Amino acid sequence: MPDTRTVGIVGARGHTGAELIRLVAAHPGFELAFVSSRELDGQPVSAHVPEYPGSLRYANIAHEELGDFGVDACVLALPNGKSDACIAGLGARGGEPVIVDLSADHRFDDDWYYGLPELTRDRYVGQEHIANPGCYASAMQFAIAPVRDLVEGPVQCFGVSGYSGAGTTPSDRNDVDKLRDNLMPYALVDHLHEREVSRQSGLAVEFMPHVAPHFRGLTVTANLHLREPTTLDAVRARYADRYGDEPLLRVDDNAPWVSRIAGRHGAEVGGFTLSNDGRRLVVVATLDNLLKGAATQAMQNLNLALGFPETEGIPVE
Ligand SMILES: NC(=O)C1=CN([C@@H]2O[C@H](COP(=O)(O)OP(=O)(O)OC[C@H]3O[C@@H](n4cnc5c(N)ncnc54)[C@H](OP(=O)(O)O)[C@@H]3O)[C@@H](O)[C@H]2O)C=CC1
Ligand SMILES: CC(=O)N[C@@H](CCC(=O)OP(=O)(O)O)C(=O)O
Repeated sequence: MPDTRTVGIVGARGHTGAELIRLVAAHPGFELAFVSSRELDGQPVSAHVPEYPGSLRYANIAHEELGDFGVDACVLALPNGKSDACIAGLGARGGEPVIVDLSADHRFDDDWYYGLPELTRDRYVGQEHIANPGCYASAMQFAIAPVRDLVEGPVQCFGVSGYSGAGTTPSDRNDVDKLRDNLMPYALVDHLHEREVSRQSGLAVEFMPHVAPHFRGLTVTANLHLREPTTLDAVRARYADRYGDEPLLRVDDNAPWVSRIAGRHGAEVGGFTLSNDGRRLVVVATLDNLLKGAATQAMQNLNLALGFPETEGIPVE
């Protein structure tokens, strides 16, 4: 096991930031070095994240001062468009920390490793800059990957997320009054995760997201047209082969339910349904957007980059 490594979190007030604090604090080989937030500057972390046992306080740290901490790794949990100033700051004193960016800023950047561990870990060759995938994008890729080579034509994905997916900046998509008894469609073409999955899978993906009144957890139903007829047994065998040894992925014949995934670290894939002609397959994938869709995935990526076993510090059920 490597020595203790120091980790900082930028954007620690947010939904994903809070999950990261819990995970980093509980990791046997990580020490939380700083947690930045403008709004919570000076407040004890334990007042907002009761599971955190230490005395660290949030700090409003200017991006250009991030390098002063000399951390081994830093997770950026900021809105899109903010990462470059942080990256410059982290490198300002000559340090080269591992950077895991939760935003979409570098998911299309070939100089960054795209860290969806179950599907891309064989491409990890020591990169220090890691783009964490989008939450829906992770679920869509888990649904598609085992049959990717059988798919013909565009893939349609219907997605429903809890409103924590929309972050803490007020909008219709996290307004509990507007969401009550409601299902809110948005970004029905050209969602960023549509482009992300299309790029990663090499398939045309048509994604239709919705936000629902629950807080956390998302579900994606993928409609896959196949080149040739197949059977349910063949489909089941592919998913079992691909994910059977993955501690954070569970395959089940029954369609997974979003209500059962909230607060859990893995993803579930199942509900395999085939048309009578054997050429249209429907697959459902669920995950907690704040965990496997963000913070848990970031922990897997940190473990990989810092030399720990990939699921170290992650409660695997
Ligand atoms: N929520 C989710 O399900 C998922 C989110 N992501 C991505 O992770 C990132 C964080 O998401 P989430 O935690 O939901 O977001 P939140 O809105 O909950 O939190 C955003 C954080 O960024 C800080 N922040 C906001 N604006 C700025 C700014 N202009 N400059 C510096 N800091 C700022 C806020 O703290 P303060 O204002 O106190 O400084 C806060 O800590 C985003 O890029 C998001 O797209 C990825 C996967 C899933
Ligand atoms: C419900 C909701 O609004 N969800 C967000 C997904 C959050 C996320 O993963 O977005 P990034 O790609 O920016 O990291 C959305 O659709 O934009």
